[in-house]
Amino acid sequence: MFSRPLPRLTLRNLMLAMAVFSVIITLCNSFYATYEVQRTLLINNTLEANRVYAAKLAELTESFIQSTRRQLAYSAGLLNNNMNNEQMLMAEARRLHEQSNAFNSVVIVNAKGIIIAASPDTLQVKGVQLSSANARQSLQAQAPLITDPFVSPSGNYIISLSHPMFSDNGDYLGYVAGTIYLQRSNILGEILGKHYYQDGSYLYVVDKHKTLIYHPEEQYIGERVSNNAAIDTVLAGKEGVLNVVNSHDVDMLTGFAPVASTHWGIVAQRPKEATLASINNHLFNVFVKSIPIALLTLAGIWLSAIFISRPLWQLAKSAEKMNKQDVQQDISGVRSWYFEAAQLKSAILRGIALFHDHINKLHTDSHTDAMTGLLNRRGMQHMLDSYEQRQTPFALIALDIDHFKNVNDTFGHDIGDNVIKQLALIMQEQARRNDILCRSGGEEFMIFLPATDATNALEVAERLRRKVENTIMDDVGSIRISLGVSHWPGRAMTIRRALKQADIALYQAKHQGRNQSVLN
Ligand SMILES: Nc1nc2c(ncn2[C@@H]2O[C@H](COP(=O)(O)OP(=O)(O)OP(=O)(O)O)[C@@H](O)[C@H]2O)c(=O)[nH]1
Repeated sequence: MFSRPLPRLTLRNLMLAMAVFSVIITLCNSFYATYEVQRTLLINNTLEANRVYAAKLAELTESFIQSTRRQLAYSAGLLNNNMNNEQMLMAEARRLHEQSNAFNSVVIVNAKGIIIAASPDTLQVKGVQLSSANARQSLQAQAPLITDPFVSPSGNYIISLSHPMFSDNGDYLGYVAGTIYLQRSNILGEILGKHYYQDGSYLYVVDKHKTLIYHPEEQYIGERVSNNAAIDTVLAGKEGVLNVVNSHDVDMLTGFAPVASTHWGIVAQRPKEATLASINNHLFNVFVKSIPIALLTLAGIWLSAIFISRPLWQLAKSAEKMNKQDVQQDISGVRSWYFEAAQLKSAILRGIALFHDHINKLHTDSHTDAMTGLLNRRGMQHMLDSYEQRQTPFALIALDIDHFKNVNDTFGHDIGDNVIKQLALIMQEQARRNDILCRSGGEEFMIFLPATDATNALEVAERLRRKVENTIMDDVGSIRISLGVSHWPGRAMTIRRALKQADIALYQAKHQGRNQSVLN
């Protein structure tokens, strides 16, 4: 089974991956921070709005209570001396009931607890004796009172706002009371009932015993609410805000305020979930709006990654073909526009220069004769290959020191070496710029003369021979040489053959008495 090789990590991809990672983390972080800030802000704003709203409604309720108290006190004052005037009692009850929509009904009760007048007439409770303890709260109080909720003789669940009546000599005569039917449409509903939205926010009122006396859902009216910190706080007379879980286990953002004169608490609340729902939309909008900038940022990062990594990428690619001839040119062309790349580039260029120097030196060493500095046989062969390739015609001279054995035998091998070196120097002095000089063996040499014909080569050979003959060398005095000359015209002949002919000519020179040049 073949497994595909993993894509190679490059600086550009690493930079890209890092940048994309950073962008994603930054985006997530800013989304999260935005969400948290918005959430806290929204919760605090909602709590505060509910508190202000509850406080405003508590103020309205308070002023309604004060106003009704004054009305009841006024009526009580009127009726004090007219308790037997049935017509007036009825007229006053009707006036109180109808002059405003404050009360669902009005009753006037005498000191024995018998209803002596009532409005509306449809109530038909006149003459009814109040018997239950709850119904007799006002009788017992004999003072201005707002009762706890109770079931009236007409069967309504009510609270009653009453004011006592006293005769001039202070005898208790009964009371006049306005009622609010808690489970029917009433003045509380008018004052408070607008605050009910489809998102689940609503407002309710509890009396001092934690009994619900107003709630937008009628079935809860009359229920006692327990374990509710908001209600505990508001009934302690404090205004404020709280995060409360309601009886349906719904998290509510609650603001509350007390109605001081009645010891009621008004609570306005909104489900937390409904409040926070808008954030999700908001965040989605933020997300959508941030996409173009995020894409632009990514594109910018991508281009920057390419731009930054390009010099290093090019240097790395060039380094792969370090042994190629044009690598130096390639690397010199790399635009290393920042410090690290520039340093790397110059280090690689220095390395390549050293490398090539080293190679060149090795190449020269392997082609050069250490003693004379002329080409050795390998160098000579290399040069001949090149001539053959380019088909450059040349003349060649093979030369050999005459009786060199005698030099060695007479003066020793070291002095013999010196003679070889001195001969090489003379050859170099005599040679033209394009001539190639080789030490082809112990005391044998070759001279290659490009673009030179055989006759000219013979002249060169003779000139050299005479020069050597006339030169006094250290220790040994003058020496003599024999030379064989031939010519390679190009394609018509092999170079091997030209070499052979030079050898033959040299042999002839030796044979004919040495110290001479022979052309073959
Ligand atoms: N000192 C020294 N001697 C060398 C070197 N290479 C070869 N020789 C000697 O050169 C001599 C060549 O001798 P031969 O080939 O007999 O030729 P010759 O004595 O020069 O006589 P002819 O060439 O016939 O004139 C030998 O004694 C070699 O030992 C070298 O590098 N240094």
